[in-house]
Amino acid sequence: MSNFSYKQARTNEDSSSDSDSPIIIDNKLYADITQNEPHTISLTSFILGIILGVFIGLFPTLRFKSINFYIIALSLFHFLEYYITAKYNPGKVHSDSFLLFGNGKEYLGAHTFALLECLMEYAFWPQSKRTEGIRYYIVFIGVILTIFGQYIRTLAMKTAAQSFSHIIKRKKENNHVLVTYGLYSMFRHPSYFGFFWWAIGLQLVLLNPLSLIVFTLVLWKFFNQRIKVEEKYLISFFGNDYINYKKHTNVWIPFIN
Ligand SMILES: C[S@@+](CC[C@H](N)C(=O)[O-])C[C@H]1O[C@@H](n2cnc3c(N)ncnc32)[C@H](O)[C@@H]1O
Repeated sequence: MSNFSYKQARTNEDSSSDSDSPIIIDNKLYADITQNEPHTISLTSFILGIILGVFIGLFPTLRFKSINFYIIALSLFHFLEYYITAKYNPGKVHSDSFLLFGNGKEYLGAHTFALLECLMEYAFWPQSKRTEGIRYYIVFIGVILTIFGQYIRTLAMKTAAQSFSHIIKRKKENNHVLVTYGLYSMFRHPSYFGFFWWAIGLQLVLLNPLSLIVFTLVLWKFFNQRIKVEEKYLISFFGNDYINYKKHTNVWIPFIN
């Protein structure tokens, strides 16, 4: 006979995107199906898979391959946000874990702006998108930053596991532990570090001067503010342990201590 328990109480005031209603059967944690309706999850994954496949398929035919790389990186990123949460943090997985539409209009707007900038410059100033000379090295650095950023982001989510949540926790949960090991011993906010460099890498790949400046400024401001708020709560949860941890680690996003 299976041992079934359903923790219904929502434990944080703004948990609309973090399920926090895990189902435990035989001591194994399962995602809350009411927050992960199978038709939504399968359709979203199917569409992301199609986009990924089409742009991998178009790689040999398109002249300016940076667009392919951009779309492939985007679809992979959004798939991994859900997949890694579902695998390592099933108690918090939610259809919004794809970070697609719940991520705000600004996020979708920023990527649309970047793609439009790239296409306009390609149309009116094609030589600015030719991957020759210095531009070859810029694209190369962009590819490395994107892959590195994605790797760090994914590994951070796996390492923090149940302590990770897409929304900043304002109340401490029983299973929230202070993570100071693995990547977190080298970076204080590795998933933000990964995201920051991933997004900048993508603008370098597109050879987008305008979006590079906009993404850098907007993301820097966003993470600078978010880290301040997040750390205020982390100090209230873990006290001196967090203060000491903070003293010995860096964020590695320029000018954020
Ligand atoms: C989106 S996750 C980001 C985690 C971390 N800032 C990072 O960039 O890897 C936000 C949640 O992680 C939690 N968190 C951040 N750093 C943590 C740590 N070192 N140990 C445990 N929880 C942490 C916060 O309480 C917050 O609810």
